[in-house]
Amino acid sequence: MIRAYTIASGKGGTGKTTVTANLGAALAQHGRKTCIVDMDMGMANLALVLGLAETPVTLHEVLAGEAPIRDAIYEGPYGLKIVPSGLSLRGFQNADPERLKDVMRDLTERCDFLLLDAPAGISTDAVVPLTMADEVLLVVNPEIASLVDALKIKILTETIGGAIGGAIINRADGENFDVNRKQIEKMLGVSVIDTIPEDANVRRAAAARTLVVVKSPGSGSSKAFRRIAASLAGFPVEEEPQEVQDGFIERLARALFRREP
Ligand SMILES: Nc1ncnc2c1ncn2[C@@H]1O[C@H](COP(=O)(O)OP(=O)(O)OP(=O)(O)O)[C@@H](O)[C@H]1O
Repeated sequence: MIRAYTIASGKGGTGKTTVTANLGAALAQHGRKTCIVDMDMGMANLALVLGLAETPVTLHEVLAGEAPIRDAIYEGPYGLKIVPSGLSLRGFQNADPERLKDVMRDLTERCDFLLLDAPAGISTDAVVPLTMADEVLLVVNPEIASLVDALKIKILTETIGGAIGGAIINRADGENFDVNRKQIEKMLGVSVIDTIPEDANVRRAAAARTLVVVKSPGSGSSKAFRRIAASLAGFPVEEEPQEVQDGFIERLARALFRREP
C-alpha cells in the first residue's frame, strides 16, 4: 500500500527539504520505491539539494500541461525518484486541480512512498499539499517561533480535513533547547516521531550537492533519518551502518597525488 506524506512546517528554514530528501533516500536505500516531490513552486530547492544539474522539465511544466509527469521524474541516490519544481511565483494558483490529481495518481502508481515537500507559510501553494497526503509530518525546530507556526499548520490541516502524523524535531542542539520533547508534544498536541540533531555534516553534504545519509552515513543526523524511515516503513533499524567507501578511482587518485605535509 502506498503511503503519502507531506512534509510541512509553517516557518521557513526549519529543514523540510533536508528531511524530505534524506528520508526519501533512506527509504530508497531499503528498497522502498520512493518518490519525492518539490511542491515549493517559489523556492524549488529539492533539485539543488540533490545536486541535479539539469532539470529541463519540472512539476511546473507538467501542471501547465506542457509535459507528461514521466518527463519530470529524475533519479537520485539509491534509485530515489525526484520530481523537481520550477522557479515560478505562479505556483498552484493557476494549476488545474484535475491535472494535479492525475499527476499524484500517476506518482502513487510508481512508488511505495510519496513524500511531498511543502512550501512554508499558508499561501494557496502551501495549503494544497496539506490536503493531498495520508498524513502531514511537521518539521519543527526546538524554538517557540517554529512551534507557533507549526501549530498554525496543524490547525489548518485539521480544519481542511487532513491528518497530522506527528512531528519531527530538527536541529536539536545539545543542551540548547528552548523547549524539550515533552513540551513540544504538549504544545502541538501531536507525538514526536524522532529528533534530528544539529549536525555540521548536513551542511557539508549540502555544500557538496549531496545528502548527509549518502556522504556521512555514520553521523548523528543520518542515524536519525534512518530511524525515522524505519519507523515509517516498519523495517528494523541498522545500528551500525557501513561508511560509504571511496571508489577505486578516488583511492588511486589519493595515493598518486597525496602531498606530504
Ligand atoms: N539537522 C541539521 N543540522 C545542520 N544544518 C541543517 C540541519 N537541517 C537543515 N540544515 C540546514 O538548514 C538550512 C535550511 O534547511 P532546508 O533548506 O532543508 O529548510 P526548509 O525548511 O526546506 O527551507 P525553506 O522554508 O526555505 O524551504 C540548510 O542550509 C540546511 O543545510
